[in-house]
Amino acid sequence: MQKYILAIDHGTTSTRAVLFDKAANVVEIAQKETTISYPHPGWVEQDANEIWLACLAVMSEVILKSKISPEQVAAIGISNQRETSVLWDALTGLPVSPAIVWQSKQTKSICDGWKKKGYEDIVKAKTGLRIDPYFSASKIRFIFDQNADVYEKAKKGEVLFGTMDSWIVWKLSGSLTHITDVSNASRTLLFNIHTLSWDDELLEMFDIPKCILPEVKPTSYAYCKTASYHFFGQEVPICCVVGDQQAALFGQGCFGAGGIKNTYGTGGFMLMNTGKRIVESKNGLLSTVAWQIGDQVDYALEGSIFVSGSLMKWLRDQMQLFENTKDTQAMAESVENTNGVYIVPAFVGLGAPYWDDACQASILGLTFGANKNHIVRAALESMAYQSKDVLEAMRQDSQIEITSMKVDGGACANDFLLQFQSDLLQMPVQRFKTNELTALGAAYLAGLSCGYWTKDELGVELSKEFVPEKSKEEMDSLYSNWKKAVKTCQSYK
Ligand SMILES: Nc1ncnc2c1ncn2[C@@H]1O[C@H](COP(=O)(O)OP(=O)(O)O)[C@@H](O)[C@H]1O
Ligand SMILES: O=P(O)(O)OC[C@H](O)CO
Repeated sequence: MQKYILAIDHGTTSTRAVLFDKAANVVEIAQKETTISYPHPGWVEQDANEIWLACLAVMSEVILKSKISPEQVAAIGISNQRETSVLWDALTGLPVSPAIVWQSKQTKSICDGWKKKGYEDIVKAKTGLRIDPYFSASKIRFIFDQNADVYEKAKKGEVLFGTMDSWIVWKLSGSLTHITDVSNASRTLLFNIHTLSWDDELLEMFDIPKCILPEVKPTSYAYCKTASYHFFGQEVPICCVVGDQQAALFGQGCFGAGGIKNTYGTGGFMLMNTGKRIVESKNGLLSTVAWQIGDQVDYALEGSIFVSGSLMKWLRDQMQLFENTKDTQAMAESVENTNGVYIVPAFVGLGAPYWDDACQASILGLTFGANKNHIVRAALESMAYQSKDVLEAMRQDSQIEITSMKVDGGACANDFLLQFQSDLLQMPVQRFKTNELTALGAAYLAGLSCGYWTKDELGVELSKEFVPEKSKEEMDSLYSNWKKAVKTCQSYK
């Protein structure tokens, strides 16, 4: 009987189920967008129940469309948007509030308070992160501050916390298994990346009860089985849980120190594998856990960009500049340049390398000559400029020469973006045959755990290389205007 690995790739914008065969071909895929709410300026929320139902829906669709029998699924691997936090009632399984999304700035004042108390150095030393609303800790604190009853219940272990991986596994397992993996735990601001355990001192500082936290396991690991009623009567082993950016790093084959990838999804994320070494950034990057396989832990340096593809979603849904995001390539290519327009997409402040949570998004350089094609082009270019900002920091922190960039994520379908990125970085930008690298990473990590694949069987093929076509001088001049645009936005507060 031919066996398959099923990956659930739960991203911020959409959830996909992808069925892979032994040759790592995508046999079937199903996708569902998730609602994102913006109830107040800077707030970003989702409904954890909707996310769970989306997982069930895409899993079922893939099994039905592929016509395989459920028992042919050797294992499930789960990758997920990181940091997004939910608390739920342990008895009823109902979320106690909306899930607070990683992009949300609603916990800024809590973070400001922690900074004032002088917590920053200790947090950085233990977690590799910084005090910022991006990470889970202040989101948990926010929910407690809003609801004293939830906090009281949490202290008695009657409320559980999870990032989306924990939530999905808890639901899939029939409310039996409350776990996370090291890559997800390392994004909470509560996890010590040196000892690989929840940190009691941090928990005390943030006043978060330990009993709400999931058990932390390796990334590639036989966690539990699905409750049979969720999977066509079958108990399927869940053999990987991994943060989506770390999954993409693995899926791209960046197994050794120095391997680097760039993903353009809802946000933009450049990660470099630093092997067993935790590299401390001096240039606004994060140190994080890449994955744990058996006893071996790999770390990574990360540049997190808060808004990348979600700028295109905003232009589509709120500004209604186009109906289909696919059209943006032709729109951008229909004009020679942006006509002097720059967009700084600081909708939720700026992440790496600026970490400016008060900065607001702006469109600069408008004249009557500017039309919607210029705006769309400026939006795509902003995704590339932000990646260059991060790459420069990565170069300095890693002291590694970076000569090409492998890319993935939803916006990678856009040839204009990748050509512009190659021109800007003055290096080849390489796209893969499949764009499902995040799902593939989760599948590979699950397949390793259940013996479906061995490490030397893992690989992925490139399909297209974009090489620089514009001169360094021309691109440097555009980039220096971008830097001016960022400075202008940062000074407007
Ligand atoms: N052709 C395209 N050009 C530019 N952006 C795109 C294109 N297709 C999708 N996107 C953007 O990519 C994002 C989706 O990428 P994806 O990797 O699926 O995100 P996530 O994992 O966060 O759900 C959306 O924000 C969307 O606007
Ligand atoms: O939804 P994505 O793919 O942009 O990923 C979100 C990140 O995991 C947030 O840290």
